[in-house]
Amino acid sequence: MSISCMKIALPTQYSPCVRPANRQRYRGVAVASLRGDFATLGVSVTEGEGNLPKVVLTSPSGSEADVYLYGGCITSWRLANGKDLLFVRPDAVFNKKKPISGGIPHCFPQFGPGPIQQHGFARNVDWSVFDSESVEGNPGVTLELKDDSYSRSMWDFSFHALYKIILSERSLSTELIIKNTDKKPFSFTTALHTYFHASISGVKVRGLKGCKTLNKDPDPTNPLEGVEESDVVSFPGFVDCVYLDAPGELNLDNGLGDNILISNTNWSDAVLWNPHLQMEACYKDFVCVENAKIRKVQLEPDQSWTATQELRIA
Ligand SMILES: O=P(O)(O)OC[C@H]1O[C@H](O)[C@H](O)[C@@H](O)[C@@H]1O
Repeated sequence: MSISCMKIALPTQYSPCVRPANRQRYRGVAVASLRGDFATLGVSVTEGEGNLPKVVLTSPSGSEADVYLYGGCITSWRLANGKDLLFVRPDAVFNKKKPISGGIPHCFPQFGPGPIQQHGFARNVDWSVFDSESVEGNPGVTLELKDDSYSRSMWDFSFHALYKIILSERSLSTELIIKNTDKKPFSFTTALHTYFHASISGVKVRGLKGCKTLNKDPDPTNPLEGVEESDVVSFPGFVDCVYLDAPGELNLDNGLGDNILISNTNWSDAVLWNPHLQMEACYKDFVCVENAKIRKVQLEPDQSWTATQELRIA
């Protein structure tokens, strides 16, 4: 994925666009104060569910994406025909009492289980709008997350995360940069825990044959090692499996007539998850195909790690 940038400033309502010289932090603030002086075409901020601030990206073709500052979570990726390729679970809440259950939550600085809370804190804190831009005519927004007393209470490091999201007619691209702003090294694991809308009996994931697997079923804390032998992974029952050194491109047939190419750089691993009868009310309607970094990323002071993901409808 190549991301080249051209900034334009056109006035639209609710713009969150912030010029570097005038950068402000929009974190846990009322939507009214998000109606800034600057604008990027196709980027707006509105009130989402539970009155939480939500960035809406609208591409010239009419595709749309919703991004909650809470958790830096993309909850919706709608094609121009209105079809939403992401899924939010019916038990999701938008009250900051727990992470948003659906869309693309972050797992950082831990893909659980592990010593801190399952999947880390990045999915249950407010990110800020750092910047907005037009990228080859398509809308983009960058969110920011830094350590604070809450994060330090469980992970005592100074870090800076930037998460750029760009929407085009047929793709949704992200770039995550984690920088060590501490004086000491740290390590982390991470994932983009993407929930795709699906019809689970028809779901097929291609591209994983030959990968080393860590099967978290039955015991997530003690996964079983194996090798994926199938060209096509399907979901006849409960699935919770890590694939190490996964290829840079996977193909998801969501069982609803869509083929989605999931390509990445630097997300070396993948995770497939469907809870089957553990979530009887909704398991048939989604599948999680997650780009992940399961083995620790080690960063020295001032070093950073960058990974990109592109979801593209074939
Ligand atoms: O319920 P959550 O904390 O969101 O986690 C949901 C799931 O995330 C990943 O896919 C893990 O591999 C699973 O073990 C976990 O159950």
